[in-house]
Amino acid sequence: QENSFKDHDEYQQAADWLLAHTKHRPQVAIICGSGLGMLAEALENQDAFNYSQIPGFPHSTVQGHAGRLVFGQLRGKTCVCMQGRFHMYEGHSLCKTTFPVRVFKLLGVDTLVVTNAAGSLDDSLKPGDIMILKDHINFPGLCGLNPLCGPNDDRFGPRFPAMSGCYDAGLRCVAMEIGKQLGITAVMREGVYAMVGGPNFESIAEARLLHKLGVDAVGMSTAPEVVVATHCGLRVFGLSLITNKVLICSYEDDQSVDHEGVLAVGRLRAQTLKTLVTEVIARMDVNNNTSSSAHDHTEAPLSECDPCSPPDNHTEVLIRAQSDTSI
Ligand SMILES: O=P(O)(O)O[C@@H]1C[C@H](O)[C@@H](CO)O1
Ligand code: HPA
Repeated sequence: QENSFKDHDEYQQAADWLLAHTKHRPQVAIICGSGLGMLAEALENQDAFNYSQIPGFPHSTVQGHAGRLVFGQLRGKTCVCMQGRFHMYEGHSLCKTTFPVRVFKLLGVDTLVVTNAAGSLDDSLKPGDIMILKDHINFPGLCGLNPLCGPNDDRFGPRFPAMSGCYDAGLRCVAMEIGKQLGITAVMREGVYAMVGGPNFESIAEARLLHKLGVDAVGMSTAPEVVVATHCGLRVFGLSLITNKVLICSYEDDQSVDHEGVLAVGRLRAQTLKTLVTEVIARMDVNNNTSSSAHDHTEAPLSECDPCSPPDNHTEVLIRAQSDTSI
């Protein structure tokens, strides 16, 4: 893995370039997982840039990751959406895979929404289900492959940041409430995501190990982005689309997973995910982005989550119209 620590100027250059090329001043950033780039379609008044245009941005090399940064409005919030993320297995250093997160911080973003495709290790999570991240296990990080390795930049955050509570409890609660209102609780629950390095899918023995460790879903991304976001004081909301079951049973089973199948489940669940993410963002309390100083993210008490306003008619129509809850 190349060793390329970034200095503050490189993040600032990218942020300055973007601020000079769009009038949008985003409060919320969204990272789209494999096959989930359609989340950007919900943005209105879009300004879009190819990653190759933006100073310092790496290139997307994975199918299902378009490589575009899209700015726009979503239900009263200004958002910036990564249609395509960077993975460690593409050969990028972890500083590069997480480069956009610090750029978002410098743009004045307050909250990061991370999404991914993941394989399930728990029988109760089926392909097509949605898992709200309540925690993660950062396997590469446990072995020292951590984007925060190297000199610490105190302007972003402390040398030893806490990761307990890195998935905001208030937003998790809001998402589950919205799930209830949308009638999708049968396909939605909270769980623990584990990041492995990839790019191969898990061997049966690895799958058994992850299962024994209590991992609910496994993927090849997200944790480094969340570590960097938490380090610099961004509030985080994360969700996994379960795209396949990870085989933990028998060596005789001849089922296997492939990336095309992962992308196909994303297409099937596109509308549900768009609606869920839109409703969560619509309900977010974000700063008004008049400065890039850190927002005080005191957790919303759970009682504040209960009186959710019902989804608007538009949402209800979308949910009734879709037939994808059967996968
Ligand atoms: O970017 P995400 O984490 O959604 O992508 C997952 C993990 C691999 O990159 C790919 C495997 O199909 O999907
Ligand atoms: N394993 C790792 N990453 C994944 C999987 C999986 O089964 N499915 C989608 N991303």
